[in-house]
Amino acid sequence: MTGIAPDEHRETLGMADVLERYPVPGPRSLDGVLGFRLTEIGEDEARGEVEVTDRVCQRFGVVHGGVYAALAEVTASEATLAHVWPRGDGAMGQSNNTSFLRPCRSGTLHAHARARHRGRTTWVWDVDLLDDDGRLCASSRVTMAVRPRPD
Ligand SMILES: CC(C)(COP(=O)(O)OP(=O)(O)OC[C@H]1O[C@@H](n2cnc3c(N)ncnc32)[C@H](O)[C@@H]1OP(=O)(O)O)[C@@H](O)C(=O)NCCC(=O)NCCSC(=O)c1ccc(O)cc1
Repeated sequence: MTGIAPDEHRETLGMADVLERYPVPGPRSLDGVLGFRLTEIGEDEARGEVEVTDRVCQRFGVVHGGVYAALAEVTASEATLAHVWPRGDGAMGQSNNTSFLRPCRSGTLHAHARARHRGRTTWVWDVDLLDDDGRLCASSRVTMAVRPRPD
């Protein structure tokens, strides 16, 4: 790829840094374009956030439904990866069921992911999407497939 600074390939938006070089540099990925940041990856909890700007809203000025799903997806995915990668596994989202409960129009949208099941081949996360007042705007159930990484 041309015209990309080398360190751009390693900008990980707060995700665990596992590769020397990424096919899609963080800032150019969907997560980077939308402005997602991961702020905490713990044992069985993780947090992410995004500032609510026009970029993440639909035309009526509320956060687009796809943004809730995408923020939940990256938070659960990266939290799983951070734990399974060192043992030789990879993780891919298998399902993402997101309910939109209350519109969010401004401030920061916060994702709080809690692991409900950490199995050998599947991990299941519940992700709360909260506004700055702690109100639940959306709720996601994300299932991750955990498999050995191909060589
Ligand atoms: C669907 C709902 C109206 C159902 O509400 P209910 O489950 O019956 O709960 P309530 O009646 O207690 O309302 C909860 C809150 O919803 C909001 N609400 C409820 N009714 C309304 C109405 N009629 N208008 C506006 N906002 C409402 C409001 O913020 C309520 O909170 P309070 O004011 O504190 O009462 C509500 O859950 C909701 O507004 N959810 C969020 C919907 C949302 O943000 N969807 C994602 C964006 S839409 C989208 O992605 C898109 C649209 C168009 C495009 O071109 C592209 C993308």
